[in-house]
Amino acid sequence: MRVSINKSSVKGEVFAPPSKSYTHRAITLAALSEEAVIHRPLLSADTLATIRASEMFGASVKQEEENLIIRGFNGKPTVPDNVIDAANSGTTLRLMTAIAGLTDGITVLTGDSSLRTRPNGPLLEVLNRLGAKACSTRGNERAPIVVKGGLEGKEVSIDGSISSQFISALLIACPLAENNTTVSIIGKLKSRPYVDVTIEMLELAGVKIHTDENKGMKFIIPGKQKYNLKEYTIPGDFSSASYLLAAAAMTEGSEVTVKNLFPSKQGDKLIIETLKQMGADITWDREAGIVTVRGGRKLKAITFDAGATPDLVPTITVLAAVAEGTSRIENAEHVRYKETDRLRALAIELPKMGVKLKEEKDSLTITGGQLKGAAVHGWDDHRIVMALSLAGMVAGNTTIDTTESVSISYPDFFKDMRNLGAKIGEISEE
Ligand SMILES: O=C(O)C1=C[C@@H](OP(=O)(O)O)[C@@H](O)[C@H](O)C1
Ligand SMILES: C=C(OP(=O)(O)O)C(=O)O
Repeated sequence: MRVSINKSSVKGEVFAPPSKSYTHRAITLAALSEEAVIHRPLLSADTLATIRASEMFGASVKQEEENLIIRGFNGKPTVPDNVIDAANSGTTLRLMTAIAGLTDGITVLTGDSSLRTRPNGPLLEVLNRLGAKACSTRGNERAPIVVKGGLEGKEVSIDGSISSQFISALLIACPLAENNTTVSIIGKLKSRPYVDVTIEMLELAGVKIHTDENKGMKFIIPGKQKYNLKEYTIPGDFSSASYLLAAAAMTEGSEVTVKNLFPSKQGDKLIIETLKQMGADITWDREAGIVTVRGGRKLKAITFDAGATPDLVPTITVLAAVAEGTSRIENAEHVRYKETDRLRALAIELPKMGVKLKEEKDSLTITGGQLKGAAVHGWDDHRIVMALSLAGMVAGNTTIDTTESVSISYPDFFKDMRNLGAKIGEISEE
């Protein structure tokens, strides 16, 4: 689907959609438990992939109004009777690959053409060292992946620089192994807040993980544990909210109030501090969970370390494109391992709108200026599409293709933006 976007301002109130990361974990942990109710889950293409995978391991998932009722397989996944298709979702693929290590048989996992380009080497290697057998059918660390169960606990180390999802996956599967497991992180751990979200959810499910005092780079996971998640309400998603907040900050005459944004372990709450740092008029009432942004202020350039918050990079890059001065987004190599190589996608699309941008291995340098309308490509990547939409609202006269990809994390993105007054039309394709 292609959309046309004209110069817009945005005004009004909107609820932040439920968190994708918390929804994936709540479904997975409920599936590993006996029975749990999840209130207000995100139902998007990615979380539906996690529901389908959980069902294939033996869970039953029922939707009742705004809730999911999940009858789990109580720590013992059955051997799936078909290939697990994680579709476009890295989180689903990585979490389910580790859970496949707990079955008595063989599981095959795959995904769409984007997911089949994403690396899984460190996770496969560690699963093998832990007693399971895990390999890529093409021998290139990419899906399709085949896993033979047999996960036992042991001391292992893993590279943390590619994806935190490998560590989250081990933290979720290893408590069900026979023996204790120790996972030490080698090098830097990127996207650390997502591991903290995993540990928070594990605690709620009654599962114990000990983190060493020294920089939290070693996790001790007692074996033979039991999952006991009962009930959980999904909080609002700061990554999805970043587009709403940035849209208001970038456009004159805007005033947007985003609800359901309470303090959270989500690293992407950093969008609020970053907008403040850039000079936006933004307030956060933490108790009420309400963030208000008024547009119209000239934004200033920043230096942004993307190590902990890769999903904010498209939003911050577009903010930098309208800010005064030259911004740098650093420590961002892992942003290349997402649905697309997002540094590359931004470096190709934004110059079409007149943005001066330099791409290096792990950084982007962006000089802010006047945006001009253009026909840009969304790369079938939800975050690229949503970020380019904001640029379109400033530039006007812009079209974006592959916009159906917003269904991955924020299915109501265009609806919410239109309700706030954004001038977004659909272009029918021949
Ligand atoms: O665990 C999670 O929920 C996620 C972890 C991050 O990935 P990496 O750890 O691969 O950076 C993030 O980019 C992704 O959108 C969601
Ligand atoms: C990278 C993302 O998700 P995943 O890794 O689950 O595909 C994302 O939502 O931007």
